[in-house]
Amino acid sequence: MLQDAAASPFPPVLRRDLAPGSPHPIPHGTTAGTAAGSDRRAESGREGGGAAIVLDRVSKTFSARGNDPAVAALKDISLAIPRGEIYGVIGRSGAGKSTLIRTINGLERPSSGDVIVDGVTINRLDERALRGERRKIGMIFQHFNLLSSRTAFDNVALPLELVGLSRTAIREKVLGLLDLVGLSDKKDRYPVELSGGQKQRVGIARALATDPKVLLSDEATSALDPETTRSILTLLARVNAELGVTIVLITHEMTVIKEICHRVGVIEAGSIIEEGPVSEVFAHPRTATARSFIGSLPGREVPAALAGRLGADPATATQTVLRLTLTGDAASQPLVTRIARELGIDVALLGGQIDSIGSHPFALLYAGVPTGAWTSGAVTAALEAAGVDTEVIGHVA
Ligand SMILES: Nc1ncnc2c1ncn2[C@@H]1O[C@H](COP(=O)(O)OP(=O)(O)OP(=O)(O)O)[C@@H](O)[C@H]1O
Repeated sequence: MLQDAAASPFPPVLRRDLAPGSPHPIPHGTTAGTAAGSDRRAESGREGGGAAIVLDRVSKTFSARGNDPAVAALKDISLAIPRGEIYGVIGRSGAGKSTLIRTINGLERPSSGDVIVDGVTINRLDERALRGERRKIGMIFQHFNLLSSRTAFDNVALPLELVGLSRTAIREKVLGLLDLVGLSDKKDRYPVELSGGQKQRVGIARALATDPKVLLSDEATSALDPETTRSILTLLARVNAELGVTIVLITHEMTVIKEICHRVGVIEAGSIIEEGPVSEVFAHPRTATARSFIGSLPGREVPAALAGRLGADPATATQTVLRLTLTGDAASQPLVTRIARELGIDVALLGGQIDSIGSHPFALLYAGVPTGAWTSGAVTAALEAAGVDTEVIGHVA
């Protein structure tokens, strides 16, 4: 643990934020507003304003090569990621996630637009200045990218050797980082002797070595089993909460977003099609893509026994089956029974899950309502008035 300030691998500016149990610097659910980068910059008089990262109308087109046509990988993306948040970007394969994250650390230069990290317009720096700025931006990868010829200690030490730190300072810092990630006892092990989760811990320690303000995570848990994924996400949440490091992570797994992100952006064909606090996007997804990602979470799928009964002709069906999403207070109130009583109808509860996203209660229920009551519009009106997100998933005879 980082209790001894002298032994801390982090400089005072980061240690100031080390207050276990202290409230998150940006409360869960805070609305940052989507970009409008120039407005934010004008407001604060400093590029980037209160945001750690601003993407201001960023597009990236890869030019045509041989028979391959040009690819518009990012299209006019504007985003503002507040300091101290964990921001998830979710999208399917080829949607543009890697390109997006690579523009943030300057590995890709946008074709147009600006990328501002901690007040610095990354895409306007020359190579030398960019190398310096990159030290403030750590990155972890799906396949860890460790050097196989170096021990865990030496992998973490590498970025510090590159900046010319003394051997004593390197040792002190690396040991602190290995302690932070729970790998003190593995410091002399080579990557081949470590599990996937342990390798990712080394990757995280290495990414934190230069005291970055921002940590980018490129599918960092995609190669790990669910239990190890959870432990790595817990570590990232700690790095965020205790060190105040802003984290941007890209993933194709909604579980990752649900576990640790404050905000989420859904990317499709190079555009951010939906964006907001995770609890909001979960409660009221606006796009079919967001709905389908949420539907892919374990326990969210239609129960098998129910799925087998769906498909009756709506004209002759007796029950219409609804997927109800209740959040916040609605999730812990007897809303469904109240509506059933008020409308004088029987409601069959056919499956579901009660859960939470951060501190927000969240319930997903499969309910069968009499088809006659559904077609009359009374059920829709009552559910809408109660703020319940409702989707018809089929009919049963
Ligand atoms: N260097 C490049 N040259 C040409 N096209 C590229 C290049 N890098 C990415 N692309 C294209 O840009 C689009 C977005 O790719 P990107 O790797 O950002 O997607 P992704 O969402 O990260 O996908 P995945 O989850 O499969 O990694 C794809 O059509 C891809 O083929």
